Amino acid sequence: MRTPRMTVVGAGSWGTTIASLAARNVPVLLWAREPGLAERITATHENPDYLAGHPLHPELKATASLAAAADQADVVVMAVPTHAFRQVLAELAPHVRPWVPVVSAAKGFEEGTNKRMSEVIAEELPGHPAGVLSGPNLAVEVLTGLAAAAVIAMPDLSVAQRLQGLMRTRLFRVYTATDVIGVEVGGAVKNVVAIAAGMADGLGTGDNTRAMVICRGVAEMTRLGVAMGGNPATCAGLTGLGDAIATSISPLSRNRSLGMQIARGKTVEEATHGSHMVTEGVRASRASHELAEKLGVDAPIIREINAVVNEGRTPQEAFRGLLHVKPATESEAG
Ligand SMILES: NC(=O)C1=CN([C@@H]2O[C@H](COP(=O)(O)OP(=O)(O)OC[C@H]3O[C@@H](n4cnc5c(N)ncnc54)[C@H](OP(=O)(O)O)[C@@H]3O)[C@@H](O)[C@H]2O)C=CC1
Ligand SMILES: O=C(CO)COP(=O)(O)O
Repeated sequence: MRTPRMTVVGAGSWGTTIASLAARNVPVLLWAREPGLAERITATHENPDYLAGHPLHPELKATASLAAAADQADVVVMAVPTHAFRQVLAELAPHVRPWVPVVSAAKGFEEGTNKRMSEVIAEELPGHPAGVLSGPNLAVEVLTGLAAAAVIAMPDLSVAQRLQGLMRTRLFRVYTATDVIGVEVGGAVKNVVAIAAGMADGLGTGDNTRAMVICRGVAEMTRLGVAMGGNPATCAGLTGLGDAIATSISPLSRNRSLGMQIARGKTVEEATHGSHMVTEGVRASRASHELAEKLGVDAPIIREINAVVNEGRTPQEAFRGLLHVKPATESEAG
């Protein structure tokens, strides 16, 4: 049997990192939107736009042709942000061979529909196994070889096990799971939690506050995940609590950084202006809030963060709003 080939779609920080890592195991083709960037990656083994100064695997090749990227793929990993996910997938779809698994590496819901990315995959590529790769995986840390772990969740465990072998390296441990919903909800909501934690840091609160924000944020994530059909244990693992911790404490996190800047008086537009990088938590707060409302899930942190980033509430007002949470037992509290 020939070695399976992987295609990674999206040459931002995370797509480039996954592609470089997997290139140790199998032939990988990385799709970049800009032909110039694709040529640079293939020729110089570096992505100057997103990961300057970090050498990539010498065997990694890139292309700007979606047809070429999809044509030979035995697995497709989608690493474009949620706002571009469906459109890129629709363009890719005619070129993907039947039954090839498609894995989302994005963290968020689709704007407008609030669908999970694996649902978008199922709609655009019906019949293909659709799943998700997620975890506490700040791209630069993973690329530079600092030990990390992720979860690949597919509805069929045997497919997840096959993909696990393509992605894992000595320092990047990949676990398998079948709870696609729980993993996807965790990846989206942790971005909202990270904005909240950054906001708390920016307001000058302490480590106790940060721990409270993370734990209560994960409680909201868990309630929402369960209401959507996920397993509560998933939210306590790498892709829920684990990622909420990494993103809420790391200076590398764009979501945490956004929260800090808002707390220091910037608007979302001012805080993100000039950055070509994606901050998924802005869209994820609106979607998570709408999903929580629709499903009758108590989610005060998500509600307040959405009010700040999408509706003009100030961080101080949001903080005061959270002080009015009703007394309750820890397991039922908002
Ligand atoms: N960075 C990280 O540490 C991690 C990120 N993630 C998730 O991965 C996803 C991608 O994030 P990340 O790689 O960090 O993002 P970056 O901001 O680093 O890069 C964004 C990528 O998406 C491409 N892109 C943006 N808009 C479009 C569009 N309309 N059509 C086609 N391509 C587009 C960009 O192409 P171009 O350069 O041409 O604009 C670029 O390749 C997000 O959902 C994120 O939450 C998950 C784990 C870790
Ligand atoms: O998802 C991530 C780490 O797991 C990246 O987080 P940011 O998008 O906040 O940088």
